[in-house]
Amino acid sequence: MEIAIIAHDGKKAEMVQFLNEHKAFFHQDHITLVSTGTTGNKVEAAGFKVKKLLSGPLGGDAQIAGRVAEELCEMVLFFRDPLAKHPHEPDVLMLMRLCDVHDVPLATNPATALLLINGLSYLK
Ligand SMILES: O=C(CO)COP(=O)(O)O
Repeated sequence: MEIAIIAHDGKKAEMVQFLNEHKAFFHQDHITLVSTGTTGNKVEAAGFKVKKLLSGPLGGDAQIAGRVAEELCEMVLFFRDPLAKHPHEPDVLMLMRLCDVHDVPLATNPATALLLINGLSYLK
């Protein structure tokens, strides 16, 4: 199962903390992580294997949106910073819209992400 990991700059530390707190889940063989560029660098530095795409402002969100549309990516964890402005906001909206179009679970904060990964563990 491919899970996209994305975090705005103000939320990258929270994302790494979330991954570390749930290592047992994210290190499972059937879980593949894909990420926007800068988030991916942090995730990799924390010891996770991740496929890194472009940085968000350079098209990384759009690439992940494409993977959602092609049904390659089955879950998106996107910790957004609601207090900052982002030049690539249209790409962010496109990604969230395509999650809704394709009924792909999308968590935009750690509390929801926790419910999603617990839900998956429960379904297994
Ligand atoms: O901007 C982002 C999400 O919109 C994240 O991109 P980076 O991981 O490259 O910082």
